[in-house]
Amino acid sequence: MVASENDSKHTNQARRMQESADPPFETTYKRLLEKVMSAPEVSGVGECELPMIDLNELKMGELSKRACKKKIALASQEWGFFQVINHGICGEVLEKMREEQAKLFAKPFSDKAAYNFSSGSYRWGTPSATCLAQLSCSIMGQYARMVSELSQKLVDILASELGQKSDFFKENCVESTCYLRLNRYPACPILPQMFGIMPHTDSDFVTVLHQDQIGGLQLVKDGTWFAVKPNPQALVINIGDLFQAWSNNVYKSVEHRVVANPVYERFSTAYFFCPSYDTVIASGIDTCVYRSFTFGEYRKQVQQDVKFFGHKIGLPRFLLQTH
Ligand SMILES: O=C(O)CCC(=O)C(=O)O
Ligand SMILES: [Fe+2]
Repeated sequence: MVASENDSKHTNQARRMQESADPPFETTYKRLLEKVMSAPEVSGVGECELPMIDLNELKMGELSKRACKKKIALASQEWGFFQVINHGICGEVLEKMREEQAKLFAKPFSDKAAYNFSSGSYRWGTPSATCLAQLSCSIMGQYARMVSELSQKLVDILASELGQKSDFFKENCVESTCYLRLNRYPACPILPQMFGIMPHTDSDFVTVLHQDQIGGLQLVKDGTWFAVKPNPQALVINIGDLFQAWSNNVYKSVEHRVVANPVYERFSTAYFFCPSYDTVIASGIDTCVYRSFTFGEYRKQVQQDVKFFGHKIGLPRFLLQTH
């Protein structure tokens, strides 16, 4: 009796160990994938290197400091994206975080699915990537605090380059609206060049992304898609919709997407720096492009549009009508 109980315990354990960590992508999406998820243009895109900003320059003399701030502002206008090195988050923290992330995602699918679905702490599939967030994991918390500070610093710089005050963000940015998303893009051998994340813009102020060496992030520059050359030592910063509206279109919230690798899985973490929901997004500039709105209103509109149209409409919804 005892032996057979033990046997079945071991069989169950063995079964669970064999169980895939992957959600049932292939069975759920196969037909859909063949139809819509692979765009012919994605395979032929050229590679680009994002503007590189060395944040050590901010600690140097006045001239270097000013030049560095200008570079940040220019990249935000021309690319909507840049990468930073000497960002103050040491390689060890980044490595440890990635290890934890890999461990979390390596758990069997049924374990991950048992995380509370309704709170959105684990999701898989498209258009949003596989994601685990709000996990009380100390290294993740440590990383989130550091990138939050970094985001604040960059927002301050970008606001002051516009001649605007950024105290606004300090008062309004609350931890609960900012979030860290952990992404895993499984290798996708069924279809080459399949989207891991569909083209989108981020609905926040700024996003701080850390990616591994696999690559797959692509962005639009001057109307053309480019693949971003990965640099695991750097953090990728991109301007979100709220900052574009607040800056009256000076800083660009640029469309980007992720293409899955046919052979290797890829990991990234995205930190979304957001103000509180009641923060009014209004540019201080005279001829405003957008009507003012709260972050809460924006979020609700995005959710509604996704529900009704299947995709986000975003900032165009808030354009002031011109005749
Ligand atoms: O994984 C990436 O490189 C990008 C992720 C992203 O765009 C997002 O999570 O919004
Ligand atoms: Fe994004």
